[in-house]
Amino acid sequence: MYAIGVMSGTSLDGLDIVCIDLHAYEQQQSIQLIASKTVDYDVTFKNQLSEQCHNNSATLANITMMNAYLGKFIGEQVVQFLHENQISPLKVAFISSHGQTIFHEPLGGELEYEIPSTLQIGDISYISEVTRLPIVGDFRTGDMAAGGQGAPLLSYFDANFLHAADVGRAVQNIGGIGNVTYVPSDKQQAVISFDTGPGNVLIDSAIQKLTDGQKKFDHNGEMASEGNINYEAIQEWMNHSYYSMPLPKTTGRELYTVSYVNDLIEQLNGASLEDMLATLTAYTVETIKHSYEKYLPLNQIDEIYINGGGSLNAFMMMLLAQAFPTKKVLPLEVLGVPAVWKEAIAFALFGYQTMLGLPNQLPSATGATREIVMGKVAYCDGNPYVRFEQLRGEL
Ligand SMILES: Nc1ncnc2c1ncn2[C@@H]1O[C@H](COP(=O)(O)OP(=O)(O)OP(=O)(O)O)[C@@H](O)[C@H]1O
Ligand SMILES: CC(=O)N[C@H]1[C@@H]2OC[C@@H](O2)[C@@H](O)[C@@H]1O[C@H](C)C(=O)O
Repeated sequence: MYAIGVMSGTSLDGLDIVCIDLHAYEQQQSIQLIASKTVDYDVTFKNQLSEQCHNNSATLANITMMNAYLGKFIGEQVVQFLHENQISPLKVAFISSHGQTIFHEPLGGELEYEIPSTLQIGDISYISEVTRLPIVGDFRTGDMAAGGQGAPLLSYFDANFLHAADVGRAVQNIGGIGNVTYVPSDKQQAVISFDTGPGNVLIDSAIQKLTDGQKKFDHNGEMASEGNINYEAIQEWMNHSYYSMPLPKTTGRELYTVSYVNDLIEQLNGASLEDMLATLTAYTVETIKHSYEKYLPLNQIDEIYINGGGSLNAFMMMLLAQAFPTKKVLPLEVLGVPAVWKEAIAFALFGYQTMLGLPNQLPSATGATREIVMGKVAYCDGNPYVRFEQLRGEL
């Protein structure tokens, strides 16, 4: 019996698809990755998705159509993935899909209807219609409805799979946005998790703008490593209100917009592309350092594990090691967790909990008032729970 996990993150680079063995998970609580794949978005598709993430370019019609289209696209990609890996759909218990976050407002506004809300598109009925399989999706809204910020959800995965009895660990994701989970060695202590600020979003936006789209990201941090860092500018940028907000807190592209990046670039007027990238990379690392010093018991953290695309940026990894000279700063891979697939695997497991009716979020991390079962289920061809139990019975 297999589960498929599908993730499309804030960097909008593509769709991660994994297949995990639920048999191994049920029997030994171990995660066995059967197959994995990233489907890169082409430029047009990425731009269409990106347009829906910004107030000045999104339209009601396009959000609605992209919601349906992304669902259909995800379905088609999963069908192809199963075919390529010779995985029979009959053995797939469900597909669990995060969708694409296009708007995330964890605090709400002043008017009565402006309550905390979040929207992930990629409609699960379309995925079900294409794959003819049960789909679990729409996780974040459940946590938000229960008073949480709908993120960071990976804190639940980190707390359960990355705990160590003898050392305190911080798990730092550097995707589009950055987030951390502090996993104390003492299980009685609360897990703390929040978004630290930008991940690769500033670097990506800057390099795309300054190279007219020729480069999508700073491969291995090579360009930044040749530049000089403007520490004065970074100190000024650290006055941004997000860095002093109380926990719980989460953020997104709503804060780190293209116009915010343009403004930073303008402030570095006259600097070379290398200098700009070096400064934006160092700024990103500074937000992480500041976050740990302000919100985490730093003296109880022995090891810092980095995952997400940022772990492949050698320059950023070097700056992180310098920022925490007394800690071990390592890519998550060393713990045997395939860092690139972590999010898709986690959503596959969240879907499993949903199917069983078990809680799958961590209130201490998201700020929810209670443990809840996140996720909604769509299945166009019958009763998803009966099908699930039948497959489990065949184990
Ligand atoms: N070899 C590399 N060198 C430098 N940076 C890289 C490399 N590979 C990926 N990246 C960066 O990582 C980003 C993608 O990271 P990732 O896939 O973890 O983000 P995501 O899952 O979309 O975001 P989030 O976790 O915020 O939802 C790319 O946009 C790029 O900036
Ligand atoms: C609203 C939303 O999609 N948030 C993402 C984003 O990307 C990183 C960071 O901001 C994190 O809070 C979250 O994703 C990860 C998977 C999480 O919920 O743990």
